[in-house]
Amino acid sequence: MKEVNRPQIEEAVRMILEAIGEDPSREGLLDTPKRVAKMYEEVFSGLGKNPEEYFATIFGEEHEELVLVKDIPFFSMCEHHLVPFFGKAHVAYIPQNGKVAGLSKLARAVETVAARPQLQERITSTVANVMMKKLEPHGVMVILEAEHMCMTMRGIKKPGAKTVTSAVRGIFATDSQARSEVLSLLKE
Ligand SMILES: Nc1nc2c(ncn2[C@@H]2O[C@H](COP(=O)(O)OP(=O)(O)OP(=O)(O)O)[C@@H](O)[C@H]2O)c(=O)[nH]1
Ligand SMILES: [Zn+2]
Repeated sequence: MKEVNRPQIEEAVRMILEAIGEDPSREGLLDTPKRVAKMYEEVFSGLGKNPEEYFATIFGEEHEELVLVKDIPFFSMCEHHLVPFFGKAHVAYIPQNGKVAGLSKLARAVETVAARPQLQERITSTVANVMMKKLEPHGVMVILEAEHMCMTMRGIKKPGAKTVTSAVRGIFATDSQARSEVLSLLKE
């Protein structure tokens, strides 16, 4: 894992506080730079981590039918404004040649890829690509639905607007019935 330079973040936060006209030495703000540095370390902890590593352990299970882990909560930071976007991820795949991953690894991949300055589209396609590469399945389908704070608390100010992104690979790209199976399970 990449080390975060906490003192540098602390200094930057002090500068931002000053720049907005605050007094970084007032009691309520004294520990704020430290807290923010610690928080950034946590929310950006996916930087330098390779999500491919979650698919190193593979169960030799001959299941060539759908596997879907749905409603995986995720949190990320939009790379344009460094404010959160968050929602749910749904990850589906159809294994091939006994390459079945631990279910938690699908959620871990989402979590790790989300834990860096991101775009929703990039999280979606990265998770799909990593699974295609490591599991060589019949196909992968990843769907993310999220609310972006940069569209909610500032700018266009549209709370409740949801962004849905999908990445469709392999059989899901060519077989509309395979896609429909996932979509109907997501409605339940
Ligand atoms: N495609 C994509 N855009 C995003 C994501 N997160 C935030 N954005 C958008 O990034 C864009 C940045 O636009 P800019 O015009 O450079 O910045 P801005 O002036 O702050 O834009 P406004 O948000 O429209 O006020 C905005 O339209 C955001 O809604 C994301 O995950 N994917
Ligand atoms: Zn943004």
